[in-house]
Amino acid sequence: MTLTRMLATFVRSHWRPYSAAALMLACIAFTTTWIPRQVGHVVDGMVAGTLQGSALQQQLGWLVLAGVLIYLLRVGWRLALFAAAYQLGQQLRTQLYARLTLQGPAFFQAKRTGDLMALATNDVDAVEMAAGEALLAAFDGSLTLILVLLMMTVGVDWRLGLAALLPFPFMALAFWRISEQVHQAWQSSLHRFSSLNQHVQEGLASVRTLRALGLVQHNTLQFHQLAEGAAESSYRAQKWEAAYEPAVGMTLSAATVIALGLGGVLVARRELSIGQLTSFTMYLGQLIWPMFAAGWVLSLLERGRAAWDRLQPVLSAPLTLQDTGRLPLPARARLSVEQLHFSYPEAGRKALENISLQLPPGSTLGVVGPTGAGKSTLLRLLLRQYEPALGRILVSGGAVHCTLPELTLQSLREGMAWVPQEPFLFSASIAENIALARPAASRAEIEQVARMAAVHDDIRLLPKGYDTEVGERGVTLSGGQRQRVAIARALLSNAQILLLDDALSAVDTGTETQILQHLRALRETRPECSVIINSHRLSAVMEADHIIVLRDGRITEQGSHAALLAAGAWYASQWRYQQLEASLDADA
Ligand SMILES: Nc1ncnc2c1ncn2[C@@H]1O[C@H](COP(=O)(O)OP(=O)(O)OP(=O)(O)O)[C@@H](O)[C@H]1O
Repeated sequence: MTLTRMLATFVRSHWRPYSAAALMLACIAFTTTWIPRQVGHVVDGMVAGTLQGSALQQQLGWLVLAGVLIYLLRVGWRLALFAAAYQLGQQLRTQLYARLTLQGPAFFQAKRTGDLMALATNDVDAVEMAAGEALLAAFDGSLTLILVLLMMTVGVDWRLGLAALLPFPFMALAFWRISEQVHQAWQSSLHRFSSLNQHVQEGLASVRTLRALGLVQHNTLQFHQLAEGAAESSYRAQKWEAAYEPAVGMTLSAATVIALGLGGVLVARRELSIGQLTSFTMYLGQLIWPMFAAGWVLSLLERGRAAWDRLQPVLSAPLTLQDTGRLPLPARARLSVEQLHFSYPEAGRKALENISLQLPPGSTLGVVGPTGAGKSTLLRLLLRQYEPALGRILVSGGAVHCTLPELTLQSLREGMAWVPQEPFLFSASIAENIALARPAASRAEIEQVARMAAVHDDIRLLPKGYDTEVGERGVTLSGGQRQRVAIARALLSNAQILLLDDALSAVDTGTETQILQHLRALRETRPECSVIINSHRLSAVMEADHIIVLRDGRITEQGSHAALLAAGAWYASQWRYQQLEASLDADA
């Protein structure tokens, strides 16, 4: 969709402020053209001596009144258009944010966070300015006034009008040329501001790493270079705009010189009155404001167009995850994975190959394997963060027997609680962070799940206990504490499938044992609850009903702990190695 079409749609749905603005504009145009004509009559009347005393005062009074009216109309006109423009900006920002939240990880893989942040701020702001002030206010307004005023000059005397129009084609050419350059400059400026945003976002997130690597100065220098580039592009746009204003001045000066020269001849020949010549030059003079405005608009409009060109592909990008399913996740659901194959977009090799497995309700599945084997990828597919290229995931329970995409995303998200290796904590209290899974939960319920996740004692030692603020501004928790808070959050949810994605990697083996005991106890109170545990540490999965070993995206071994030890393959050797390591740690 082009910027113009998008604006037309917006104007149609917000016709009230635009109608008010159009009405005010018509009044401004009428009054603006009436004044010079009236001044001409007054001058002719005074020269001829026919307009004196109270009649003259009355005429001058009307002129003052018209001036005040124009002032008030201009204020009202701008306010009406600004109000509509802000609405458009707000609408676009919300639309963009809502669209982004519907996209899956495959979309974000191709987009940088800083770039998306720039789109939601800088670029939407540029479209808002173009739409509100530029396109509809100043552009329509100034173009209308320019046309009306030019017609009025021709109306006073056609010979004079046509002669004064001579310099205008040069002006139009300059306008055209400048608009192209301004567009390119804004395009580059918006792009460079995005890179700047990305740099700030990454730099602030990694400031400790940068310090540790001694790269802070280098990073600041890179920022300076990016900032310089962005400023240079904006300055280039301003330079071209600066070239426009003198062009307006020169055009109008040339038109006035022609008008006065030819007008003088016509007055001398008595073919034109002094009043008419006064009206004519006033019309020319009045052109200066709308013509300057057209220049400012040009820049805002080109900036808006450049921003829209960047926003449009993101707004219209197809959703990488379709929520077309209609079925709810059945109670006591069984998951069956059948011959699943998957490769990440743009990745050369397969991340998963020919995976088949079962997760009966109430069971625990352990997934182990070397780093990069595909353990997290398997969970991502179960969560429908990505769609498999081949194979399917079936869900059955009660009367429901369907594939994963046939479930509503809402019921899938509610039915599965995922704890990643590096969970995200929001800027809120610990209690609020845990309660995100079930906002109506009582403090006693929050504390109960915190105990199950073996984090209750840690929380109690914090300055304000459960009310301690964490996240960006608050207390920094250790990696293991964050993982346990996230496990507590998952346990509080009513999810029937828990997915622990290396979620115990940062806790010591003693705490791990405690949490696993609590998870086993949970199965007594919630027998339908199934758990998948991804782990490098085999001690985390040894009690699982079934264990699969993934290597290079394939299942190479599977069975119970005892069966896998007896098989004497990768699992058995890994177990011996980890046991030896644990005993050495204990000795130390
Ligand atoms: N978003 C992604 N885009 C492209 N490739 C990816 C992506 N995520 C993972 N991979 C690749 O897919 C393969 C499997 O990764 P995955 O994260 O599932 O392994 P893992 O067994 O969980 O590893 P680890 O134990 O180190 O967490 C790896 O080769 C990895 O590089």
